Amino acid sequence: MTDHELDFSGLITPDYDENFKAGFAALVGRPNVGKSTLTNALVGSKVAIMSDRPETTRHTIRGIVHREDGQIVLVDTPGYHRPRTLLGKRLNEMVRETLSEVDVVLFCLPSDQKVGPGDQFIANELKSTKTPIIAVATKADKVSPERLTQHLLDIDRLGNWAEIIPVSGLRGDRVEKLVELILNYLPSSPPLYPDGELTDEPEQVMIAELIREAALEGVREELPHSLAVQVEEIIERPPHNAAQKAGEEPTMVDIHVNLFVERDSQKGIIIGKNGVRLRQVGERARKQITALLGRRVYLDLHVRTAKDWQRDPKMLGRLGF
Ligand SMILES: Nc1nc2c(ncn2[C@@H]2O[C@H](COP(=O)(O)OP(=O)(O)OP(=O)(O)O)[C@@H](O)[C@H]2O)c(=O)[nH]1
Repeated sequence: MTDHELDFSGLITPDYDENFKAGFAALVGRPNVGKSTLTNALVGSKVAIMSDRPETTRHTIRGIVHREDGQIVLVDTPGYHRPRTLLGKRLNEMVRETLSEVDVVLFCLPSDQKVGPGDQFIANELKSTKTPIIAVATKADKVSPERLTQHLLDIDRLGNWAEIIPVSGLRGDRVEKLVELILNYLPSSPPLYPDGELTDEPEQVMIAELIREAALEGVREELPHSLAVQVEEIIERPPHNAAQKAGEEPTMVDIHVNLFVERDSQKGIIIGKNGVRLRQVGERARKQITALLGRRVYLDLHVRTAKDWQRDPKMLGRLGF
C-alpha cells in the first residue's frame, strides 16, 4: 500500500457547532435500583447486562447517548459496597475515582422502596464530590402519584441535589427530559466518540458479563459475590472454506474462559450433576456471544476454585479489579 492509499478520514475531526455539548455522566445507586435498565433506555439498546439479582454490574460499562445537540457518555459504576473485603474496598475506590472525573452524577433511588440506610450511605459518600448530582427516582411506573410525591420529598431531604427527576427506564417515561437535564451540565465540546458507537466496553468484558449472567441464572444469593469470570483468550480460527478465505464469511472463534469460585461446594453448583448445568450455561452464553460478535463461537469453560480470591490482591489484579 502506498501513502496515497491510506485512509485518514477517521482522524479528521469534523467542524462542530459551538452549542454542541459532550461529556460524562456516572450512574450510582444501590444494587438493583434500575441503573442498567436506565442506561439501556437512555442509549436505546441493550448494552449493560440486566438481571433480577443484585450486583451483577461489576465493570464500568459505558453507553453513549447521541443527540443532535450533544453526546452523553454514560459510566455505569459497580455500585458502592459496605467494604467488608478487599474487593469491596477496591470497588469503592473505583467508584470515587470515577465520580471525580465525570461532569455529572446520576444518583438512582427506586420509587418502590423507601429511602433507607443504603441510600443514606451513598448520599454521605456523595457529599465529598464537587460534581453536580441529579437525583433520579427510578421505577416511577411502579407506584401511585401520592407515593411518588412522598419519595421525591424524601430524596430532597437526603442531600443537596442539582435536580430531582422521576423516571421509568422500563417504560421510557421522562427519559428524554433526563437527557435534556444531563446535557445542561456538560461542557461545550465536540463529540467524544464517532456517531453510532454505543459502547467502548472491550469485547472481553462483555463476553465475561454474559457468561457470568448465564452462570448465575437461578442460583442462590450467596454465589454472585463468589463468582468471577475471566476470559483467558480469544483465538481466531484460520479460514477453512472458500467463502472464509475470500473474507465473505467470518471465521470461527475459540473462547477460553475460567470461572473462579471460592469453594469446592460452589464448583458443584456451577457444574451440576454430570456437568449438565455447565453445559446449559455454556449453551446459553454461546448463543448470546454469537449474537454479540456476529460469528460462530466455540466456548470452552473451566470452573476453578481460587480460595479467597476476593482477598488476594494478585488474583484481583488478574481479574481486572
Ligand atoms: N417496573 C419497573 N421495573 C424496573 C425499572 N427499572 C428496572 N426495573 C427492574 O428492576 C430490576 C433491576 O434492574 P436493573 O436495571 O438490573 O438494576 P441495576 O441497578 O442495574 O442492578 P445491578 O446492576 O445488579 O446493581 C429488574 O428486574 C428490572 O426489570 C422500571 O423503570 N420500572
